[in-house]
Amino acid sequence: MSSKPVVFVDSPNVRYSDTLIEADYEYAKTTVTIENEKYVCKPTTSVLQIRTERRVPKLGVMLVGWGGNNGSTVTAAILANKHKLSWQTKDGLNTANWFGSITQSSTVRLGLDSNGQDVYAPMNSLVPMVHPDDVVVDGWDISSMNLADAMERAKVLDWGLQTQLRPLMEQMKPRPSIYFPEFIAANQAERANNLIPTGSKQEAVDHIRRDIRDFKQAQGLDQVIILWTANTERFSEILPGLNDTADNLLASIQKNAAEISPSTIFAVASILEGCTYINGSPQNTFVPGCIDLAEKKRVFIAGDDFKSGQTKLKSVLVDFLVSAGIKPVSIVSYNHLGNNDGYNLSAPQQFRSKEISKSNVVDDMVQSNSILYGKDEKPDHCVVIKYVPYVGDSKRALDEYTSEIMLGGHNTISIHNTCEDSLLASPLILDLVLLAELSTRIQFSSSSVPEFVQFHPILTMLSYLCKAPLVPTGTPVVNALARQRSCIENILRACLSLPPENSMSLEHKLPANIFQDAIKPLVNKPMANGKLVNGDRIM
Ligand SMILES: NC(=O)c1ccc[n+]([C@@H]2O[C@H](COP(=O)([O-])OP(=O)(O)OC[C@H]3O[C@@H](n4cnc5c(N)ncnc54)[C@H](O)[C@@H]3O)[C@@H](O)[C@H]2O)c1
Ligand SMILES: O=P([O-])([O-])O[C@@H]1[C@@H](O)[C@H](O)[C@@H](O)[C@H](O)[C@@H]1O
Repeated sequence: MSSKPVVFVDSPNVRYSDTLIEADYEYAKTTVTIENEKYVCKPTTSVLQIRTERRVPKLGVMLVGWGGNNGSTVTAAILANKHKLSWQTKDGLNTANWFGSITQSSTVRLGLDSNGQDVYAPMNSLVPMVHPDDVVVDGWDISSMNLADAMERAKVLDWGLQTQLRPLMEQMKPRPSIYFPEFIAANQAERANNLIPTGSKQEAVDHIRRDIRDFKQAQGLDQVIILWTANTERFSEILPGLNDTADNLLASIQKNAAEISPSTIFAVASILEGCTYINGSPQNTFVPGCIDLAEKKRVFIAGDDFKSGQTKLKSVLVDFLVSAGIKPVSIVSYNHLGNNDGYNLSAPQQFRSKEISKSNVVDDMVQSNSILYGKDEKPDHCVVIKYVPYVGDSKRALDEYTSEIMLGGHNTISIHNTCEDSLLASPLILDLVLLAELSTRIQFSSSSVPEFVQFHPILTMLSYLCKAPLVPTGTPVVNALARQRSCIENILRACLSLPPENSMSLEHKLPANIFQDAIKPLVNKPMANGKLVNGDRIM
């Protein structure tokens, strides 16, 4: 366990015990109705009790596609950081780090110091989180290659690092997996030499469930999270009676229905084992029956498709342009890459899955501004991905954003973006796992719901890490990156009864004595079980 400083909140609204952090929290929202050309706003405040378990579990993660570029790279990253490895390169000495991980390498503004200056703390210092060094990794792959050889095959990491990691990784061997050729590109057949014994889809579910139990028992784990970082599958058809409900999906698996994909098999097995399942690829693993099963079993699911590079930037740029009153009218996103992901995506059906997830990311931002866009009006949006073997994992992305500006003007932004795709995705895998685990330790109650409840099984807090966020039916999809990050940050703050970040900084805009009555904690408004208790402090 590291000895880094942690955040402590000195307030009657936060209570620390050996096992819990208990926070009394005022959640403010505004309900809006549009009446006769008026936006009628009704602000309300709900008093919630939020409790966070302080003890972090011994956590295991099982990666589907463990032997891939992302799987081998995130495993290497965990080991390189755990062993504090350094290696020489032509540019000097490199030391392991978690750059690109918001939990490990980003900070949260807490407030002001006595000089009125902003104070920031590491995101992972607000509430207890599992330390990356302590995460135990296992997984499956249709390729039998051990993790050291897989790391070498991936050609992502410097050789000086790989040589140090090889002894730590060569004994790691992916468990045999499920392979239904019709769901991924035919060109993947050449690496499919590590398959569970052919049998029914029900036997596949049972086999995966045994693997999960075996890993958990063998490693003495408290919790296991399963994450798909295997190849992109084609979309599954959604058919009434096949996969539209949990019962129909389970029955279809028992009938060995052809349209049930490997990824949905893994998701069903995970849910039946009570394990959080995260989808890092764009296919529709979470068919309605799978979502229904997760909701009925109260098991967390999240996805889809890591938001790592070109799309992550898009969810910032379009947000900036639209919120600045500038109208993007044409967005063209081209990229080429030469890794196995790109090889798989060179097949039309697999590319189509990715094209969908990369294209829908602007919808919420466009729909937020009816001044710029008429009903159903959208910018032209084109996504191109090409496979060029020589460049390997070093994805080259070229984007062009053309926008209308005032009085018939135009603004065109062109961007060239090169990166090792797996070095962008691997920190996201860590964050998805750590934030999903944290979500299992947070509960909420109120005067109207006195028994504590967890988040909805669909973990929309993880949207920041996904290109196509999975959300509960009827709830809005948020893609704007700033809003997504603010969601994570403010939920962490709420666990400590800290108000949401509002960026108003009125302290720097108004005379200091105007805040005089707020210098003391709100002792006259402590809350317990959703009730305001006048006068007495809550101990
Ligand atoms: N920046 C990124 O790398 C990024 C961003 C977003 C999404 N993704 C998605 O993440 C996934 C992995 O990316 P990658 O670069 O590691 O790809 P990769 O091809 O290197 O790794 C995928 C691995 O999955 C294995 N596999 C395929 N089908 C399997 C199955 N049924 N069971 C178990 N293993 C199986 C393959 O053998 C391979 O080792 C892809 O779907 C990709 O689209 C990657
Ligand atoms: O995250 P992002 O950079 O927008 O999207 C990426 C694509 O550009 C890339 O072609 C694909 O191979 C990766 O899986 C990833 O999806």
